[in-house]
Amino acid sequence: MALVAGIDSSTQSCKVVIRDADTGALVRQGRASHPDGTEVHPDHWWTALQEAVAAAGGLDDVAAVSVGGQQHGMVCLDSEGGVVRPALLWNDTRSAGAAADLIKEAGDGDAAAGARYWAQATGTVPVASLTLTKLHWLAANEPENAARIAAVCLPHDWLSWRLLGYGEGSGQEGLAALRTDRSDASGTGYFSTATGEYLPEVLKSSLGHVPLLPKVLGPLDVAGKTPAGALVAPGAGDNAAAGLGVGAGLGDVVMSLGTSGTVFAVSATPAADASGLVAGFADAAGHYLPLVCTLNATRVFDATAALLDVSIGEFNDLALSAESGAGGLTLVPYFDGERTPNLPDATGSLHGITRANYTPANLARAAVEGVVCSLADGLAALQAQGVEARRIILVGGGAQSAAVQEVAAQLLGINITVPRPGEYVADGAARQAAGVLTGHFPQWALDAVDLPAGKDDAGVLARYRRYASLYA
Ligand SMILES: Nc1ncnc2c1ncn2[C@@H]1O[C@H](COP(=O)(O)OP(=O)(O)O)[C@@H](O)[C@H]1O
Ligand SMILES: O=C(CO)[C@@H](O)[C@H](O)COP(=O)(O)O
Repeated sequence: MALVAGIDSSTQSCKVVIRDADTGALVRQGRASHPDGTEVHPDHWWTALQEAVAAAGGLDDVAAVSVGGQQHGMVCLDSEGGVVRPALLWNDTRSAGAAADLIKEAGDGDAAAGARYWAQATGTVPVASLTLTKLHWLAANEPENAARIAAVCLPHDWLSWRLLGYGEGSGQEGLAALRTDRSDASGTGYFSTATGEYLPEVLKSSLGHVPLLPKVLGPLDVAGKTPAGALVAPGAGDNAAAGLGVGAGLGDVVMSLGTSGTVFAVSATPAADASGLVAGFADAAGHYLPLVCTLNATRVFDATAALLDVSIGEFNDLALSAESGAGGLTLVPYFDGERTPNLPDATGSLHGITRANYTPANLARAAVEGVVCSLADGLAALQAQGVEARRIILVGGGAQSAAVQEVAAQLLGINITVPRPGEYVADGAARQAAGVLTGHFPQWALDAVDLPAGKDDAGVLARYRRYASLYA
């Protein structure tokens, strides 16, 4: 029995699953937390990865390993392979101005023309989340750090590189061994999803020079071997890895509720949405992954549970105890600013308060409804790009909430599949590792519950859209 390991280095934590390469049976698992904040030194991810691996019983008996990671994080390396400065994460909004500047510059002052340029050139209109805008911000605000950058990579690229045995002091030879995959490269802002090529001229004009970039591997290429001899797979961005983990095929839409809320579909054609709502990413199996991402999902639940002084389980019970529509309360969940729609400086808001409806149960329900409504808007944006949603596969930490499941079934109007609670990003990485070992993606069974589509009798989505439109 060959074993493979899948790793999910996500915003809040690192999770490791070790599975049987043939059957997919879960053999061992472990996890460790990441520090909070939108700027994190990559060493913390490496420490957490080692802790999670140790909790999962180590990698000594593992034949192949793959890393899925939070997308877009800016990892800058100097000529010796040392980290230039802590990574700015996907949810750090300080580069919102840089994103707006890049759009205007590309359109010679005309933002709509600039948005069309970026959508065509890369598949995605720049927002603060993209690596490119972070580099542009760095060039303007920390020119000494920008000048020291010899290579730029993403969180999953850097962790794979550490697993290959490289790190600070590896020098040029080490930097040349950096590897990535299409799914994560397509979220940088300096890669064309449609052609599969980097766009060095874009980097040159944003950063001032063109650093070394990781070589982009195909879905089942080998990045190298760990010092202990395990194959290292290309890895993937966490959303693409989740797609692999649930076995999403053409026509499936995945909705993930973690720190970010995402809605994405496996598609045969690349997206190029000049409205900026849909990001035109690639998937990890050779297709495309049009995706909508919000900054506010489960942390809205965490913050509301903290306010109500209840556990997350009690929060869910409260939300389930309230009527659909939360007695008229509507929560627009832009607590951390928002990415989709692009409102980096927005704050959340609560509408429709009366003395009668202002109860903990209604507040919990409004938090769940607000987050699900924001993702329903994401689904509508995908559909506007021609995505046909036959069913929604619900994943991420928040998918374990019965309240989220109930509200999603009511508001989305599409049948929902909820896979058994699990770590689907890490599972997707494990499936890729098994694929690298055997030469093809294995078919692993997925245990799931199907929820029939319900009806939004209380008009929750229409009311949400009225209040959310006040931000326009
Ligand atoms: N039963 C639940 N109900 C609501 N939220 C939950 C539940 N279980 C976990 N979460 C939330 O899910 C988040 C972690 O999910 P995860 O997908 O691992 O996030 P990330 O990938 O962003 O690190 C936390 O914010 C946690 O509070
Ligand atoms: O920025 C995106 C997608 O474009 C996020 O989805 C990140 O990839 C972080 O994911 P989580 O840690 O929330 O799973």
